[in-house]
Amino acid sequence: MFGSKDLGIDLGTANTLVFMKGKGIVVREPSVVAVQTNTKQIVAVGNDAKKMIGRTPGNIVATRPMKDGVIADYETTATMMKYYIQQAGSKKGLFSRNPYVMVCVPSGITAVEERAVIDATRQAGARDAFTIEEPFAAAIGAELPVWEPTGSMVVDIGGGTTEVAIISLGGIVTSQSIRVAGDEMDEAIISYIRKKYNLLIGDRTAETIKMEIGSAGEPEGIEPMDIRGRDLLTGLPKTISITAEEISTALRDTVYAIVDAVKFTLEQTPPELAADIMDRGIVLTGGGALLRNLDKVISKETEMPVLIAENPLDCVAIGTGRALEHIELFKNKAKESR
Ligand SMILES: Nc1ncnc2c1ncn2[C@@H]1O[C@H](COP(=O)(O)OP(=O)(O)OP(=O)(O)O)[C@@H](O)[C@H]1O
Repeated sequence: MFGSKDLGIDLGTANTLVFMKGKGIVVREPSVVAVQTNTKQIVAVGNDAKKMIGRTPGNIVATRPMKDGVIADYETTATMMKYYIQQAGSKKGLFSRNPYVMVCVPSGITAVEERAVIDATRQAGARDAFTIEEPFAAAIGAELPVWEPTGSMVVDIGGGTTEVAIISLGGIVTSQSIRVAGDEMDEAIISYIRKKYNLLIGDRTAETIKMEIGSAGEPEGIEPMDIRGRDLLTGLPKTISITAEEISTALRDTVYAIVDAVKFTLEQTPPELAADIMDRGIVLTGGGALLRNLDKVISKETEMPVLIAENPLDCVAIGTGRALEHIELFKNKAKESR
């Protein structure tokens, strides 16, 4: 039934990745679409659209159709997925038939939100669509022994959501999904700089600051960074220098919201599985796992070993694609939601 052109899609708040069976990741683009407001025509998708954020004239808007891990704008999400499915098809030779598509969803998703993902995927051209919970996909992608009778713990920190899960024997034993992740870190930086310096910076600048000098806990040996924004008092552009210590202070609440979710999940974990996790360690995936020192802070607060997966940004997409090999486990769920 399932063929080599079937796809796994990590439909993320920040990035969309498409995995093709046997080929690996064939599309990796930001989840951004630029639309002409009067005609509703798509002007750009992905990287080209991301460059336009905060730089569009009045008649074009560059938006992210996903928010907090779920679909915020249905039509635009379907259009974006269609574009990426076609892109995957054209890169690897046109599909001889429409592909079956497995899409990841946050574990805390409502039935209505999940239904929207399945419908949008079908509308985007899938022959049929199936869903997999994001932390489970992340654990498969991080090569954790998810099918074995042993406990694995994964913390997937994306753009919109942080998913924490304990997995054993092919199922999620306990999990928590919080709508606090990379985007919230960017917002915390914007808010800190506005309050302290009366300087307004854009989303992309905030994300760059986070990646370049952002740190959980005490940063060491990181040079200050010059940043540009608009002075709220004079209305004019202004450059200031900001230190890593200041950004660490700005990120503190977000970091500790993630730490609390990890601690809460550990408290719900049956003792045998907790012992397995103690041996193997907690595995971090998602782009947020790359925040400097986050692994160290989680390890210190939980007194558990913490590891960052090899390619944290790719784990969910790889796991979503690999799950196609176990499609019989996901098939019924998709049928139920029809
Ligand atoms: N080096 C880095 N340091 C800190 N954050 C980073 C780094 N690289 C990427 N990120 C952040 O990771 C997030 C994107 O991660 P990812 O692609 O895993 O999320 P997503 O799958 O799109 O989101 P979600 O899983 O919430 O739907 C963004 O917020 C981005 O700013």
